[in-house]
Amino acid sequence: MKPITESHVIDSIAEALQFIACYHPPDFVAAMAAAHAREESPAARDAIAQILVNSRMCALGQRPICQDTGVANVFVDIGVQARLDWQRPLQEIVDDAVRRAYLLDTNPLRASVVRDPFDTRKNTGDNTPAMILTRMVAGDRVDITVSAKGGGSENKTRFAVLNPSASVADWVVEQVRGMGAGWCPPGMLGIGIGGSVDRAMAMAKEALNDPIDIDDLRARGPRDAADALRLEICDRVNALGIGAQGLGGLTSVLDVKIRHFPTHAASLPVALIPNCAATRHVHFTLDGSGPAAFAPPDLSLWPDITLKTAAAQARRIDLDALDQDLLDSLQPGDRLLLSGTLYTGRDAAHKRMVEVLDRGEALPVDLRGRAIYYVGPVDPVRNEVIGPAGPTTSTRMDRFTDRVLRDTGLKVMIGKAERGPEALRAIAEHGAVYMIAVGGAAYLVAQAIREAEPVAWTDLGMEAIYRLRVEDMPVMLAVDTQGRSIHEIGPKAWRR
Ligand SMILES: O=C(O)C[C@H](O)C(=O)O
Repeated sequence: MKPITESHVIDSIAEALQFIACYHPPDFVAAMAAAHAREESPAARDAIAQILVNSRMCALGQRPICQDTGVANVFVDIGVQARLDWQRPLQEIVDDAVRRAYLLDTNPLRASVVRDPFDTRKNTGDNTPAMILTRMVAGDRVDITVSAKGGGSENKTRFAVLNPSASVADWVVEQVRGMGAGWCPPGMLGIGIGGSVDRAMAMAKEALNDPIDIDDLRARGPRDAADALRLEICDRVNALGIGAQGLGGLTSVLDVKIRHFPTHAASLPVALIPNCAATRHVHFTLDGSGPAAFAPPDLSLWPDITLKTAAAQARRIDLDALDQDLLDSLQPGDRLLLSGTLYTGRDAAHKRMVEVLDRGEALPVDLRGRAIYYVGPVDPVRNEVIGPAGPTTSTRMDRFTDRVLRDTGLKVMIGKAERGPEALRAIAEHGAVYMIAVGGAAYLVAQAIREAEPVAWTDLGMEAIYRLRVEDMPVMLAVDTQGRSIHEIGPKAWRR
């Protein structure tokens, strides 16, 4: 048998990361298409339609599905009899692959990793390091699964050591109820039960790479307790009515995957990791014959969906002529098409804005009467003005919202997912509004951006402040000037 070389590993993982950035797995497309077909909530159906249209556009254009091109998670099973021609630690080998994939000039992916998590949070610039899980297994091959995990869904991870007599299903349903929509439902739930606390988390993460097959399971019936638990959790979570993007609807999860392992008699560790609408993973095997190759999926997999009906129902808003009467007339759930000037700013820019305001200095941009978009885009290629540029989770900006609205006169915020109580209070107090774009429809949203110019704090990389000019950017009014939220109204109406 020929040796498996470092370059086999690097070439394969780099190719895999590029591949999954642009192509949803076929089982995910099929499950999303089925969710679209059965969805009865118009808002959720539109959101799923945007996700599917975006997905097809990315497969055709070979551009990232989501601006959050994720952190590389690499699962490596090494056969104990495999011939390895590796001179360096696996971390270095895999990081070479990540660097190559994320810095590829024809399709750069977004560097999202910061070096030190609690101090300067400086971006590493090449998305390294990867998160690697290694196992020695039987055989003479190396099995690798590569996934790219977005931050919004990773942030909603939950863990508990339950009382051994507690119900896992009750705990999971309660957690999902409190998770909000920042994980971009509909997606998957990965659940690890048992083992040790670290083992439970690893099982939950790995379970997300399993194929979506809950409909097959439902058709054949459960064979064991884990099968029955999957069905129970899936049905009870979908009955919560969260729906796509938290707008209220029939489908919040496409599948629930469970892995379990023996544990201490006193313990019941349970880890829950959601995966978003940008579910991305691929598996391959190295046997010494060369790097892995990946065949693009057949485009007929994607349903034939158009967004024309939703666009025809939308109201056009001129962002350069906002006034209080116009803002006051907007209602939660209104579909809008935005044109005009937008500024971008997300986590790091908000932190810096408040530091500048604390020092009594002027901000580098005048936000009075303006709109801000919470986004960290991918870099453009060819004739693009910007790469995929979908919204980030707005809840992280809640702690800055009152201060920014009060001190800058900002009137419109655009992001994704619900706002918390302090942001809702601030929005009502300042007569502002909050709009949402569809998380996971980043390439589609970017088509509405006609100009993009970095105007401040370029040292923040993708978190810099840009001035954008947009034309007919599709959004929904999520919180009106009275602080009423579609994320409260929608799920309540669809709870069963
Ligand atoms: O970082 C981003 O662009 C989005 C993030 O994954 C999020 O969902 O909040």
